[in-house]
Amino acid sequence: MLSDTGAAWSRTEFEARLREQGKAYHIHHPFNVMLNTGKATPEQIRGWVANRFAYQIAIPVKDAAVMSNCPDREVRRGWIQRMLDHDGYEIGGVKDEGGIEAWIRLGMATGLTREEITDGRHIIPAVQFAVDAYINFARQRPWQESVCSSLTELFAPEIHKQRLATWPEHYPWIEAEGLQYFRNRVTQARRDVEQGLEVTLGYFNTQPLQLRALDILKFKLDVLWAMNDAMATRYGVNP
Ligand SMILES: O=C(O)c1cc(C(=O)O)c2c(n1)C(=O)C(=O)c1cc(C(=O)O)[nH]c1-2
Repeated sequence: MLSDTGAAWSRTEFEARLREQGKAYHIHHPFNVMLNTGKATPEQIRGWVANRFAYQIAIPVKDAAVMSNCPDREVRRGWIQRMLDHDGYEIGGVKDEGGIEAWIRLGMATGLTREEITDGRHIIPAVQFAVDAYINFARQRPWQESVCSSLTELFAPEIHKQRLATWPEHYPWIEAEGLQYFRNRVTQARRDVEQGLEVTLGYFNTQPLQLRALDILKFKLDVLWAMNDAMATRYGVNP
C-alpha cells in the first residue's frame, strides 16, 4: 500500500511510485499500439524508425551532458558505458558497432537507405523539438535530475520485448537481423536502470525531492509521448 503522510517515502515505496508512472509510457500511445499489433503500413514503420533516429543520436549527447555536470568519478565510470553502448567503440582490438549503427541497420532492414536515415530528412520538427528538450534538460539540470530523467528505461525492456514478439509475425518483410537493436537493449536497459535507480533512490530522499523526481519522470514520459503524437499526426493511426 502506498501511504501519503508528508514524510519521505521508504525506498521501496518511492520506487513503487516511480514504477506506477509507467501507465503513461509511450507503450500505451495509439501510434505505438498500432506498430506493435501489426496494423502499421511499411510507410508508417519507416517513418517511425527514421524519426526515432533523432532520439538515438541524441542519447549519447545527452549522456555526455550528464557526465559533464557530474563531479563524481565513480558515477562517471559507470555512466560512460552508455556512450559506448550507443556510439560503439574499438578498444584493444575489441570492436562494437554500437546502438546507433544497429539502429541504422534496423532502418535499412525496413527498406530505408542509410543516407535518408542519417541525413534526417524524414525527421518531423516536433519530434526534434521533443528530443532537444531532453538534451537541454541534461545540459541545464543537476546531474542527479538527469539520471532520474533516464528512468523511463524502467519500462523500456517491455516495449523492446513486445517488438521482438510481434514484429516477425506481423512484418515478415523486415529482415530478422534488423531487430538486433531491440535484443541488445533488453539487457542494456536493465543494467542502466539498476544504476539510475541507485542514484535516484539515494539522492531524492525527502518528500519534496521525491515529488520532484516524479515530476522529472513525467517530463521525460511526455518527451516520448510528444514524439509519438507528432508521428501520429504525420503518418496517421490506422483503426
Ligand atoms: O524504444 C523505446 O521505446 C525506448 C525508450 C527509451 C526510453 O524509455 O527513454 C529508450 C530506448 N528505447 C533506448 O533504446 C535507449 O537506448 C534509451 C536510453 C534512454 C535514456 O533516457 O538514456 N532511453 C532509452
